[in-house]
This record gives sequence, structure tokens and C-alpha cells, in this order.
Amino acid sequence: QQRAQIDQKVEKFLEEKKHQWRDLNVPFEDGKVLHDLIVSNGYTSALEVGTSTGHSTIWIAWALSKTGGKLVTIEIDERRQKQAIANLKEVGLSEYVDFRLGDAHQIVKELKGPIEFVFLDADKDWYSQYFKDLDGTIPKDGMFTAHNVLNNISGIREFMELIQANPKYETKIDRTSSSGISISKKK
Ligand SMILES: C[S@@+](CC[C@H](N)C(=O)[O-])C[C@H]1O[C@@H](n2cnc3c(N)ncnc32)[C@H](O)[C@@H]1O
Repeated sequence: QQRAQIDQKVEKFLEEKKHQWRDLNVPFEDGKVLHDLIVSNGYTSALEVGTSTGHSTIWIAWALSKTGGKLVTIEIDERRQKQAIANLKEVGLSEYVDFRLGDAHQIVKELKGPIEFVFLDADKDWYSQYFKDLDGTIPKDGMFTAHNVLNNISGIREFMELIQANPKYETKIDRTSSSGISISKKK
């Protein structure tokens, strides 16, 4: 498929579905933030924790289709993962995604690096532990991002304190949506 054809198909899908996501999915504008971070930094290896039905997965996979990369995405709920697999197929981006079904608490510990871009969007009270488990897989100039950091949810505060105090990372918060995305770049 030609670049322009892929882009046209993805854009149409994302636009049509914009207000139809019902499974805790990220808002459209946050998906775009993730996409732009990957493209502008040229990342080729990515991990997503919390696929749900695949809205952010599509944005990340679309970015990786431009950089020539691949995404591993983890989901514990089989129904949601099935829908995500169908969505990625429909939009034509399946080849950029490795779907893993199961508990991310275990799966992340088994992953081999380097992972240049991480996006956390699953159980917030495990964010700190995901960071501890994944830190070693992230290379210099790699990025660790997390969703809902502006929300008052258990685990978020602890995670933000942990990563902001880490001298290996420079952290800022994207406030495009009210959820907020923490963006920590490894020095
Ligand atoms: C906020 S939703 C993800 C939304 C998705 N990123 C999107 O934009 O479409 C969080 C997902 O994480 C999953 N989840 C929660 N705990 C998990 C765990 N321990 N391992 C794997 N997935 C988990 C939930 O089943 C849920 O579908």
C-alpha cells in the first residue's frame, strides 16, 4: 500500500470513530499527542500497557508505520482485545502490532529491550511498579509516557513523585486533554 493510501484510510477511520469509543479509550487529541511524539523522535520500538479496544493502539501503530517500527500492546480483557485486533485489521495497521493477552504485571517483566517508547494506560496503582520494571529496557533518548496523570486516581501521585525525582529522566506533562500525559525523556 502506498503511504498516501494508508494515511487516508487511517484518518477516515479515526475521524468517523472519534466520538464512538466506549471502553475507557483515550480521547482523540491524546492519541494525536502520542503519534506526534513517536514520529518526531523517530522511535521504532514501542510498548503499550492497556490496549482496551485499540484507540491509542491505532495512533501508535500509525506512527510506527511511518518510522518502520513495531508495537507490543498488552490487555487482560479478552473481549476488548478481540475488538482491538478487529479494529487494527479494519484500519490496515495489524502488521505493526504484536497483541499480548494477559496480566501486564507479569508480561512486562519478561520483555526484552530496548524499548524506545512506553505508554502506560492500564491499572494506575501499578504505574510505579511498571516504571521500575521497564526503566532498564529504555535507552538514552527513549521515552516513558503515562496517561491520566492529571486525574486524582490512586497510584498517580506516587508514580509522579517517583519519576520526577529520577535524575535520569526529564519529565513534563502534556495538558492537551484534561487527563494529562506525563512525558519523561531519558537523558
Ligand atoms: C484506560 S483502558 C486503555 C485504553 C486504550 N489505551 C485506548 O486508548 O483505547 C485500560 C485497559 O487496561 C486493562 N488492564 C487493567 N489492568 C491490566 C493488567 N494488569 N494487565 C493488562 N491489562 C490491564 C483494562 O482491561 C483496560 O482495558
